[in-house]
Amino acid sequence: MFNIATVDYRAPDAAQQFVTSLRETGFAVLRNHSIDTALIQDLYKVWSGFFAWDGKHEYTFDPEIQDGYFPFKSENAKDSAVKDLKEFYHVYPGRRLPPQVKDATDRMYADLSAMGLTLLNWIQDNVPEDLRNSFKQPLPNMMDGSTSTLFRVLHYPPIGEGYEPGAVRAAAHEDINLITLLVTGSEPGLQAQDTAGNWHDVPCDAGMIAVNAGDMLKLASGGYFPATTHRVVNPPPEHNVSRYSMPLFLHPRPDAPLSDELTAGQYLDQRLREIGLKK
Ligand SMILES: O=C(O)CCC(=O)C(=O)O
Ligand SMILES: [Fe+2]
Repeated sequence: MFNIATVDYRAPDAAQQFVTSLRETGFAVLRNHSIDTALIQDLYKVWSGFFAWDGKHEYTFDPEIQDGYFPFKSENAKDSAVKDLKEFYHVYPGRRLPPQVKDATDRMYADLSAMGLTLLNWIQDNVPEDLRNSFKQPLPNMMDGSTSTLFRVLHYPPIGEGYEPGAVRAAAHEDINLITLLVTGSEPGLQAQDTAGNWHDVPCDAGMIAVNAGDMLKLASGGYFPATTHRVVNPPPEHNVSRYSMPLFLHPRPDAPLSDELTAGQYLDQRLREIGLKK
């Protein structure tokens, strides 16, 4: 059975429910959480303005640092030949941000990062003891002093004329990082794949936060947590509208040890090459 739990963040057993769902499906959805819903609305507003603005091209990404604006069709999933139907902006601490989005975005970065740290503590405290002892470092400590956490603001435009056959908003992929906190999309479309290959809609009521485990958590936990494959499907023709979403990818310090062989930094480099974002 593949059941992505929707967990009340303030319930007494929230941590256990969350960790069970993450273990069984790679996903869990949180409601009644600590992120201000007015701030979420504000972010959608300022960022939809950004993507509609010609000045966005002045913020085109720096290939070394990977911050800034990635125009439509920059990224493909690891094994996908066609580019995804999305444009997005990568936010890192202390790096470029357009003035009209800066205050709200900085606040969201801080609030989501703090919530992410709480969730890593939940995971750390609710796994079997032998697994906990096998972590090369406690999961929350891997984040100490990290400036690698990435906040991505995504815009999926309406599907246009003559797009490449097979192209989708986001092709099936796994996330690279420890865990992802996704402020649910402005429209449905996110789906997760079970081990039999079936796709399931991820609950996406407005204001909820979907969390999923990435490859780094899978590696650090020796496969206890799956890095579940997910995708974003195209809208039905009768509802062909823009979709926005805002994932925060929690990344450890580059020197944090994930396994005996690999640090977080080494692992990330390897993966960015595979998705065409790094040469
Ligand atoms: O837009 C979404 O709902 C998911 C985006 C996603 O999976 C990603 O950017 O890694
Ligand atoms: Fe993803």
